Amino acid sequence: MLVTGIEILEKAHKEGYAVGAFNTSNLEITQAIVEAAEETKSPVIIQVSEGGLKYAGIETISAIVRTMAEKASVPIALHLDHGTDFNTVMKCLRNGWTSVMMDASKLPLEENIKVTKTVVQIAHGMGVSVEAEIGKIGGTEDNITVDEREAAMTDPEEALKFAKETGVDYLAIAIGTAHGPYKGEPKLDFDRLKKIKEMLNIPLVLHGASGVPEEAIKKAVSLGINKINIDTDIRQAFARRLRDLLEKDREVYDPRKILGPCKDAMKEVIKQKMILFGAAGKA
Ligand SMILES: O=C(COP(=O)(O)O)N(O)CCCCO
Ligand code: NA
Ligand SMILES: [Zn+2]
Repeated sequence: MLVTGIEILEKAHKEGYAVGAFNTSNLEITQAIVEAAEETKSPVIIQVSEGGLKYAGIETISAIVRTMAEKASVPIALHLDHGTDFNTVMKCLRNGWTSVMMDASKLPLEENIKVTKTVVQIAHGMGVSVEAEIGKIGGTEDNITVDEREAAMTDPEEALKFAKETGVDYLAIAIGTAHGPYKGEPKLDFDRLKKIKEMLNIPLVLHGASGVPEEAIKKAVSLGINKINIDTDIRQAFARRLRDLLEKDREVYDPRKILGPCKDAMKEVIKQKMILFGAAGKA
């Protein structure tokens, strides 16, 4: 069934597990996520980035996700990932999103607070929950130095002020992860996470979780992470299976015979994440 993000994350926060938030931009990725959730009986957040909206079309990807979510036997939220443009957030609200991220993390704190507070008021008026970001979760391609990454990490005092003044439902924090594949191993600042959770006591979000070792994921969940964003690992599972399939079969030409197995490969990766995060069986 289609539900709001906070309905899924409030329970995860109370019971101490995390829910996967997986990016989609087409039919097959959406199928992989929904089938993985059904087979592991996990609640799940299906999210679309601004790039995904452009690729699929906002009405089209909304129709695909909402139709499959409404038919599913597990709770599913439709979430806007990294909504940096206010009008895009508004368009998603109009197109049936049940959770939105207003990502104004690149703005100075006061401006981030101002725009996030406005989005919270509008979204809550429509029964939709809101994620925001404090601190900077860059991409691994950003060639920033280690102490610059340190400086970009979320300050607990700022996070508390931000959560209180905006009324945001869940908060993405920067504790050492980055979008995209890692070159080395990411070092997560668990003390910082623990402090933020104790001070804010709301669901927290980990971005850039592809490529983070399983032990680090488990520790982050034990310390209060409740939404975990995964995109790169799914993309890589798709590409691996596609290359392997086409190398082995030079004759195949039916998209269903090519995309179907790729969907299954993505589904297996997603199922493992749901089990690792502790969401399996929680639906
Ligand atoms: O935090 C994440 C997931 O990051 P990743 O899967 O790259 O570790 N996302 O918000 C997904 C979109 C970012 C580009 O992949
Ligand atoms: Na990553
Ligand atoms: Zn992200």
